[in-house]
Order: sequence, then structure tokens, then C-alpha cells
Amino acid sequence: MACAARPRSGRSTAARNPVMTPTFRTYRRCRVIGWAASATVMAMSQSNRSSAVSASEFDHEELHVRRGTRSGLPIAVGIHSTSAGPAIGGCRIRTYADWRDGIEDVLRLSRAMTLKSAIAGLPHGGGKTVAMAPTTTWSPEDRAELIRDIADVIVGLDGRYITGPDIGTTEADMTTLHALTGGRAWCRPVAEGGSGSSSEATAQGVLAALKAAVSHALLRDSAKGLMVGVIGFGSVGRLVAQSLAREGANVTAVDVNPHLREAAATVGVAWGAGDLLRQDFDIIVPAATGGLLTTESATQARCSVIVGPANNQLAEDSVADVLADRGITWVPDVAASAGGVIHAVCREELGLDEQETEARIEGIGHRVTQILEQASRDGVSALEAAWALAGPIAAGGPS
Ligand SMILES: NC(=O)c1ccc[n+]([C@@H]2O[C@H](COP(=O)([O-])OP(=O)(O)OC[C@H]3O[C@@H](n4cnc5c(N)ncnc54)[C@H](O)[C@@H]3O)[C@@H](O)[C@H]2O)c1
Repeated sequence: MACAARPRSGRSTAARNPVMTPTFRTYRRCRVIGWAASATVMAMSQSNRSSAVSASEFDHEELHVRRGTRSGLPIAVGIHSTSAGPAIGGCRIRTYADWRDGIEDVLRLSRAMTLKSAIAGLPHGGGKTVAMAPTTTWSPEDRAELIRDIADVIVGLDGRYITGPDIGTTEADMTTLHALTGGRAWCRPVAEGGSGSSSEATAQGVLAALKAAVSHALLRDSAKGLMVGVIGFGSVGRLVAQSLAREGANVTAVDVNPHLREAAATVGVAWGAGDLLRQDFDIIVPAATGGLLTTESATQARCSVIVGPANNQLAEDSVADVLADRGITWVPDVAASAGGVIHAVCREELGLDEQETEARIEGIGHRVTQILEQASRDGVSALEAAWALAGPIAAGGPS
């Protein structure tokens, strides 16, 4: 049976900080370097796109936009902050309907990485690479040229940015990038000296975050007997679903790939249909792509807790207020999804063993409790509480 949502008091962030549309002013804070820099800014200033973006969101140290000399494809690297240490964040290769979506992606994702690193207590700021793949079919040779172009951009950043895998890149790509950039790429395969796949560590972090959220919102010490909907049965989603089913939760999963249904059945996970967010569940685990939570979907959501690994779950920051106002406990994805990056940093940089690394990942639960308690105490959204807690750390202050 799904639990009732609790309303909360307090003024919304959106009310205090009016949202701005992207304009020249929004972007001028970035040090835009490289190909089409001024065109980028001007095109954005003339754009009538309706997506709303807060001005502070794009307060980046650097935005590099280059056309690869071999591939001819646009590559953008956003460095949001290096205050706490070199910026870290994955390398995404994907097709965008409009190149401005790629720029927006790199800015949003690199900013989120600053918050994620700070919440996780890592000595790093946030960065991201977005390489815009062609809409037409391309060959493995074309792709290899793009990887070499990406390496050139990273080398040019003199150690201010370290990359890793993300949508469209693999551990094998990290082997290539590691070799071409003098080690500024993490998560090579374990056999090659890297920390390998981050999926298990990410799932462990999501489970720690979920336990903290269930304790805070539902006053329970486990998910046993609760109804859980998992959206996305991929690498992380299936590990989370399987673990919760083993714990005694009633787990239902959906995925756009219907072939995963059999795999779900073998681990005791039911297969659902339609939009789980609009169905009765205690907990929803977003484990597919970003942007699941819009003002509309947040208004119609019927669960008590939302916690999952998907990056950029909020279509815009103000959705965190909609969720909080409706009494839905949303765990910021920057906290819930940090297990993977904690694993990479602990294993590849800090020299910790697996046991010490696991303990650091479990610490996500403690951070989530802090965020949710502060949000309740101050009557603000979990996103605002996360920035209040981690903002000073992200700026290089005490942890
Ligand atoms: N893998 C990690 O270590 C890690 C770390 C941090 C964040 N994340 C984020 O977590 C999410 C899941 O990561 P993953 O590694 O499991 O990815 P994945 O690609 O293995 O799995 C994603 C799954 O979602 C499904 N999917 C896509 N769109 C969907 C939709 N609209 N509805 C239902 N299912 C849909 C895909 O078919 C796929 O099975 C991603 O957003 C990723 O960026 C992953």
C-alpha cells in the first residue's frame, strides 16, 4: 500500500529566485574558449527557446567548444569549478537534435558534478565532456577519430579536467583516452589497471540513499513490504531492483527494451506497464535517462519517495520545490548516484582498498539524512538543502 504524502511549509526557491531564460547575460559568466565561441553566445542570446534556466546555473569557470580536427564534430568541455581540485566528470557521446542542447547538457552536467563531488567529500570540482555525434551512420574509424579529438581537448586543459565513461562511451574508450592524455581518464577495465565498471558501486550508493530516505520519510528501517517501481532496468536499475526484491520489497520494473522482461522475472521483479510515476508506489527509482521530473509529472506523482541513479532527474531546478510542496521526499540525484565516482576516485587516486571504498560509498546514506533533515528543518527543497550543505565545500571551503 502506498504511503500518503506529507505537505511541507516554507517559500519555494522559485519564488525567491525568478527563473531566467537563456540570454547573453546568462552565458557571459562562462569563459567560452575555442571554436564558434562568440557564435555560441550570440545564437543563444537570439534564441527563443522556452527552456528556463537560472542564471547562476551557468556560473562556470570555463566552457571549451571545439571542432575536432580529424572528425569535424563539435566537442564541448565544461569546467564548472576547480576550487576543490581538478574537475571530474564523464565523457558523453550522443546525437542532439540541436547543437545548443549539447551545450546545455555539458553545462548542466558539469555543474551537477561539482555538487556531486562536494556531497561525496571528494577533492574535485565538476566537469563534463559532450561530443556531438552525427545524425547519420558513422563508422568505427570515424568514432576512433572523435576519441582522438576528445583526447586533444583534454590534453589542452593541462590537468584541470579528468574524464570517465558516460552515455556513449565505454571502459575500452577510457583505455584509449588514458593512454592519449597521460592518465586523465578513469574507469579503464580492471585488467588494465583501472577501477572498471562503476555500476555496482553506483547501485550500492543508491541503496544507501534509499535506506536513508525510507527512514526519514516513512520511519522504516528497510524497504521490506514496500512497493517499489524501478524505471529503467539497465546496469544500475537491475542491481537495485534485484537487491530490493531480495530484501522483501514488492518490486516492479519497466524498460523501453521489452527483452529485459525475462531477466526481471528471474530475479523476482514484476514487469510493469505505462508511467510508474503516475501509479501507486511507495518508492520510485529513476534509473533510465534524465528529465523524468517535470512540473507536470511531479504534480501527478503518486509515490512518497523518489530516489535513483539517473542523472539530471529534474527538468528544471524549480521541480524540486513542486515535489517538496507536495510532501514527496526526493533525494537529489547528485547524492544518490555518487557511488560510481566515489569508487573511481577512491580506487584510482586515493589508493583505498575495496573495503575502505565501500565504507565511503555507504557514507552516502549519512549525507542523504543530513540533506533531508536540513530540508525539513528549514522548509526548503532537498536541492536547496544540498547546495546549502555542499556549496561551501564546492567553493573550496571546509568539508
Ligand atoms: N552506471 C553508473 O555507474 C552511473 C553512475 C551515475 C549515474 N548513472 C545514471 O543512471 C542511469 C542508469 O545508468 P545505467 O548505467 O544503468 O544505464 P543503462 O544504459 O545500462 O540503463 C538504462 C536503461 O534505461 C532504459 N530506458 C531508457 N529510456 C527509458 C524510458 N524512457 N523508460 C524506461 N526505460 C528506459 C534503457 O533501455 C536501459 O535499459 C543513467 O541516467 C546514468 O546516467 C549511472
